[in-house]
Amino acid sequence: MELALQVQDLTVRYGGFTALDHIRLELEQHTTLGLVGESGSGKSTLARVIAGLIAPDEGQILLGSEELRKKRSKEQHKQIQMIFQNPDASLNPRHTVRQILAEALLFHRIVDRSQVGRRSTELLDRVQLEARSLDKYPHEFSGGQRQRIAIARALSVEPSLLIADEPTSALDVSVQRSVLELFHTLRTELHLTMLFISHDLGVIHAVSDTVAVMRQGKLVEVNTKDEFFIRPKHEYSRELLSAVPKMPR
Ligand SMILES: Nc1ncnc2c1ncn2[C@@H]1O[C@H](COP(=O)(O)OP(=O)(O)OP(=O)(O)O)[C@@H](O)[C@H]1O
Repeated sequence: MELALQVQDLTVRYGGFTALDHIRLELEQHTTLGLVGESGSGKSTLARVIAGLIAPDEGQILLGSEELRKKRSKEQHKQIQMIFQNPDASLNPRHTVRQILAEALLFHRIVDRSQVGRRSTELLDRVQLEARSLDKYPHEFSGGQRQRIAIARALSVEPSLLIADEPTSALDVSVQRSVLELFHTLRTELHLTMLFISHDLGVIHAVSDTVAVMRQGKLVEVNTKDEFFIRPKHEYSRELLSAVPKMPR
């Protein structure tokens, strides 16, 4: 199995506070790593450093065999796409869905201008939205639909790594499941490589191949999903699991 991502001794400090403490992590191609941990453990910070939104104080990030430095190329930015808890973070409210997708497709030269319409329709189909959504603005959609548009936008540039940071946490419970099911479908159909962050172990169970547990800026366990849920290695993982009344199957 080839490695899509390697994180080596990654450290981030906010002033005197160490938010990430020498994190080492590997992610195999075409697999999903579920990153779990209590609020404030450093999950979002790790996502942001990998995505290049903040620079690490120490350590290295390798995408495939390429080292990602502080200043990234346009191509490197394209390779790692992020989906946030709030889809509005990546959707320009003054642009229609057509414009949002076209901008990403053309900026990164994914297709010729003549192919933008066709590709945009395909992308909407991938996230189970109708083609007529193309001429609407983000505010005309529900939260779950807006998250689907954000997913379509992230997928449009064909990234080698997708980072989803609590992508269902801000959605109504009834909508969460359908967006999770979409992630599940996309994983299997597109063989995505994903870093999927959630504090919800049920969500992690639904989407992950491997599970990594963070606590106070440190990675305390990395395990296969099955092992993690049956025989967690770390005491803190056992505590997390015992706090969940009943695991969904
Ligand atoms: N810009 C910042 N300046 C100072 N401290 C920060 C900053 N961003 C995050 N922190 C602190 O770093 C720690 C890790 O935050 P982070 O958001 O990465 O955790 P998290 O595990 O994603 O939490 P949550 O699940 O609540 O989003 C927290 O203690 C947080 O208060």
